[in-house]
Amino acid sequence: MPCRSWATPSSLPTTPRGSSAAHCKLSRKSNPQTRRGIPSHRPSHRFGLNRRRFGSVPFRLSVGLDSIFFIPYGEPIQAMFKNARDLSMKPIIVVAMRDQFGMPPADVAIYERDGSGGSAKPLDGWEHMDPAHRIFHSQHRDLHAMLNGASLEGMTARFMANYTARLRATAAVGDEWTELPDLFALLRTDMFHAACTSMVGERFFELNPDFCRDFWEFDGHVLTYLRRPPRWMAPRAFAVRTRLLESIKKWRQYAGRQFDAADPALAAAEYEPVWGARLMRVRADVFAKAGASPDGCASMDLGLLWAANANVIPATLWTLLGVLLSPDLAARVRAEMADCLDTDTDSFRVSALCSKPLLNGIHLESLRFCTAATSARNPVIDDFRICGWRIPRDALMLSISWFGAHDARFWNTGRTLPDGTPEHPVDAYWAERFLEYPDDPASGPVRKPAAASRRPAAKRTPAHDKTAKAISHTAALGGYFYPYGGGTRICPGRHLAKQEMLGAVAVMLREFEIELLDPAAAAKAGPDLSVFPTGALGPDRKLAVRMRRRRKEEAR
Ligand code: HEM
Repeated sequence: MPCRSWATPSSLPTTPRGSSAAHCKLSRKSNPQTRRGIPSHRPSHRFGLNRRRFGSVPFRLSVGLDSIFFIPYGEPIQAMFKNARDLSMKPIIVVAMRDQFGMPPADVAIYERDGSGGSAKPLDGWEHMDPAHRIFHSQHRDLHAMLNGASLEGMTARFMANYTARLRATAAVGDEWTELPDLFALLRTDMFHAACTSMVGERFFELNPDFCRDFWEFDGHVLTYLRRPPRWMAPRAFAVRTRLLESIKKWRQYAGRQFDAADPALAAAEYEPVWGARLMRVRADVFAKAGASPDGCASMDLGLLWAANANVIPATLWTLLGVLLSPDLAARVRAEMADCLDTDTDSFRVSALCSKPLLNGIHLESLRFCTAATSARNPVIDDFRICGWRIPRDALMLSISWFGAHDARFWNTGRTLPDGTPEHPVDAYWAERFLEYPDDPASGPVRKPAAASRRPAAKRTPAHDKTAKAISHTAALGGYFYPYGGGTRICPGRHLAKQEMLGAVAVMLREFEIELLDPAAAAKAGPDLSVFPTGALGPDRKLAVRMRRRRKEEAR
């Protein structure tokens, strides 16, 4: 893929497709009260993004009357993630709930009144808060518990079964080649239905058949909501959000009527078709005890459905595209997939897929390549310091994962070509970037000495891939790679995300033959920077394909 240069997003920051958000209108005004030794960069009306600006030193951005402290990658972001107890995500969650997910003021107040922190032990001075009102802690506890272990296994198994069933039933692709204008649209429909059904149950789409279409229209308006225009200036954006919230309310009312909470078998079930995953029932109970209204509960559920789908589906697109662009990679990926197929059940063992070196590597490279997620925190102590820099209490600290993930000084960029350019620049997708091969000292994600990059590239085979190791641990990449954020507030859905990404790619490649109609144009596709930095970014163009079903014997 060719080298891509920076676009210029019109404002910063926005929200990660997790929970955090910030409504910021960049302005030339600065607030002298917040000048405490942090260098200040005044943004111009459009925010020119380049690495020099996002160097290794924290700096302050003036945003209206407030300031944002930009925390760069490397040591500073690691320090931010380590100091969880002195930092809060409350202000940013309040903004996300209010501005993006349309939560009514009375429900936003439930978040605002909780200063007890996310940990089991309340922060000093908050020991006597009613546990039912500790909304941050309850959510954190339930998400981490129920997106792990047996609950996670169940969620992934349902996703795989739903996704496979949808692809097998789709009328869009038959036995003969069919041209489809947009591969991403296909993933956005089928993955979304499969993942949501596994989370909110089979009845959800029966009640709300247009939810998927509305969801992606809503996703396209995220930056609009965060700019907080009056409703009359963005009628379509607000109308679609209202439709989504009404759909969720309809489902919640239905589930409340249909579900027999007194039935012990149902209460213990990890999944049933009305509420879906137990996580949704547990959350409903927590919200009710905290005093949330039906409208407030709908906003919280919209937040979760958005976090659970808006990143993982674009990230999957890049994994699949990487495979489709390279016949050699496709053959090696299929070799790994073949090892993970359980012939008795005719389904993939997702845990096996997730432990294969090459599959692991392409999942990591997809996240590196496309993710511009923000991690935001506010100090809850007076004298918070990061690498010697002092950040005032309650000030917004913000970091964007893209910059470290695209620092050419850090990442391995492969061989140096005769014209002096790197073979695999950081703004191109390189399936092997994260892989360390024991017989190749030039391999591995981190930049190698110049001599190593002059060695000829080795031709990889499935046998080589078996010996490789995908490197993503903090000791190697710490501070340069944090698509899921970090510390105790790291994305609770990261395991599910990886399983869905690799599971979806495996099922797609098994069920269908897929060919890009214009591989040269597809190779030029890059992340859509017009929505920077809202998380994992989808492609900046449509990717037309032709597809047909694999014959049974080929699928194996
Ligand atoms: C490629 C996929 C994904 C990416 C890149 C991603 C990224 C993130 C990031 C950066 C954060 C903020 C972490 C921080 O501030 O340090 C976050 C939070 C969150 N993510 Fe994900 N995420 C992904 C998939 C998922 C999935 C599948 C779920 C499923 C439920 C999920 C649920 C959440 C939730 C609920 C939060 C908020 C947690 C809190 O408030 O503490 N995410 N995610």
